[in-house]
Amino acid sequence: MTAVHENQDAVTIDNYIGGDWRAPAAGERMPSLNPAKRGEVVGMAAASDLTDLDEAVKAADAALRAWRKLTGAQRGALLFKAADLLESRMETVGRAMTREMGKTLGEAKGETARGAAILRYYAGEGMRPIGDVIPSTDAEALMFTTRAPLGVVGVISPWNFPVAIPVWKMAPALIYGNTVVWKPAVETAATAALVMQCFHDAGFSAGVVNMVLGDGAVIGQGIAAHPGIHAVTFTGSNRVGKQVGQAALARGAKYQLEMGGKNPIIVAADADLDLAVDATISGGLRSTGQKCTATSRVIVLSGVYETFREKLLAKVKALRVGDGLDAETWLGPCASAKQYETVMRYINKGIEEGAELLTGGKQPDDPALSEGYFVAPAVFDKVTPTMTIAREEIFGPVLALIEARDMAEAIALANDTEYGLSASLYTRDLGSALSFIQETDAGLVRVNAETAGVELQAPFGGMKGSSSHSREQGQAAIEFYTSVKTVFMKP
Ligand SMILES: NC(=O)C1=CN([C@@H]2O[C@H](COP(=O)(O)OP(=O)(O)OC[C@H]3O[C@@H](n4cnc5c(N)ncnc54)[C@H](O)[C@@H]3O)[C@@H](O)[C@H]2O)C=CC1
Ligand SMILES: O=C(O)CCC(=O)C(=O)O
Repeated sequence: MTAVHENQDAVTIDNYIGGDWRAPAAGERMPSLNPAKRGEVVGMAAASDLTDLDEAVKAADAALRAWRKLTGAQRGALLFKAADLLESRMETVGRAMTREMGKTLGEAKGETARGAAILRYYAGEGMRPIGDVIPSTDAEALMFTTRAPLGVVGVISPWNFPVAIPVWKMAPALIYGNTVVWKPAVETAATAALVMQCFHDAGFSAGVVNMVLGDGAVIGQGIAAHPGIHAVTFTGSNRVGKQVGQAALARGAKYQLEMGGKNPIIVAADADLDLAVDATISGGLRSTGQKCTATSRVIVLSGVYETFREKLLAKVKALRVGDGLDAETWLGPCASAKQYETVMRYINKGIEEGAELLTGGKQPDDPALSEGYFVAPAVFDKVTPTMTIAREEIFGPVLALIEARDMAEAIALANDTEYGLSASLYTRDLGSALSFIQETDAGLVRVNAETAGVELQAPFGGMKGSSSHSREQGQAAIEFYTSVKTVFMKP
């Protein structure tokens, strides 16, 4: 059994295969580090190889028959138990998450509670209809649809929502009768082990859920290419997502990709500017901007541009940056050295290309923060649509202000991106709201609400380069995790 105790030295985080915690076959380990305290090792995670992955796939395959034969209610009962356990361990899970990837403890605990709610939602799915009766042209026949599980589902998840994302993939996979091999991001391996422990303690049979830790290029790619894995669900970067999709397609496996965003908020001339400022800050800077739904481009109509900019600046400058475990902190560090370097590279690129950095964009002055990957939240002015910071996903605390002459230009600017995940508009005008809803190329369209924050019972996914055009969460999940069977029966 793996435990994560924050007062101990780095914990050892093993794989979970066939109902047991197992050290990786080759004995290799990789560290999960605290981004708020450079050098603090939270855990030493299994650096697995393909032998470990094969074991997990075998275990998942062996468990499949008995698992799919259970009723939805029986599978649901186990998900309800896992939900209760996760909820009761919210403090421990939240603290591990904050220590591993930096988001504030409040956000981390909130995400853990969301994980429990997602488990309960899908537990209930076990009792809901899975098919339709369709009138046949043959008077003697009964024609209906039912659904079959896909088999073994590979789950590849990132570090930015280390509980919610894997749970919203594993819970529907399980309730519809699939078994799971999960590869979490190593950056949040200790958090992942705590989630896995909830499944173990809930009493899932050996092999129904498995976790294999390791390098993405080895275990992630191994899942995408493994002939024993029938479907792969991925959240992460566009570069890796495309590789995963291609590997799955090449062997005829089903796949689902949820990738980046370059999400705009439009602030109309008639908007409530205070609410729009709050939404820009919350959507753009919570979790240090490390959400695929984070607000990145702030498109403001000319009439209110200066007023909005000054209100935004005043509030951004007042945000408190610090260790997410500190109750006073509003904004934690970037999740890793790699994220920090990426964010700083984009900030420098913005300056080089002629945008004006109004605030932030560097390590905060507080010497107490010199040991972490902290970046004071950055606001750029005079950003043009062709600049790199207006085009590429940054995944950090960086807001780019872009001025638009009118709503038509604002919507055109909002759509001028290869991504299409989330888009928001602040306005009091019904006509502007309706045009925006109709003309915006985004999977999530938000009026007088921030770009981030999705509800577990609603479909989630993007248009254009943001996804594989499928949707996760809510009732939409059944489309990925099952295959439809059309049944025609005659006496
Ligand atoms: N859509 C989202 O929510 C996320 C987007 N990103 C974006 O990606 C950028 C890079 O972040 P990373 O953590 O490096 O993302 P990533 O795409 O490398 O990692 C996501 C998951 O894929 C795995 N992975 C890595 N290489 C793989 C491969 N060759 N085959 C299969 N799986 C592989 C990772 O181990 C992790 O579990 C971020 O700056 C951000 O722009 C990152 C995390 C989440
Ligand atoms: O905005 C949210 O709550 C979800 C964001 C998300 O799915 C992501 O960043 O990958």
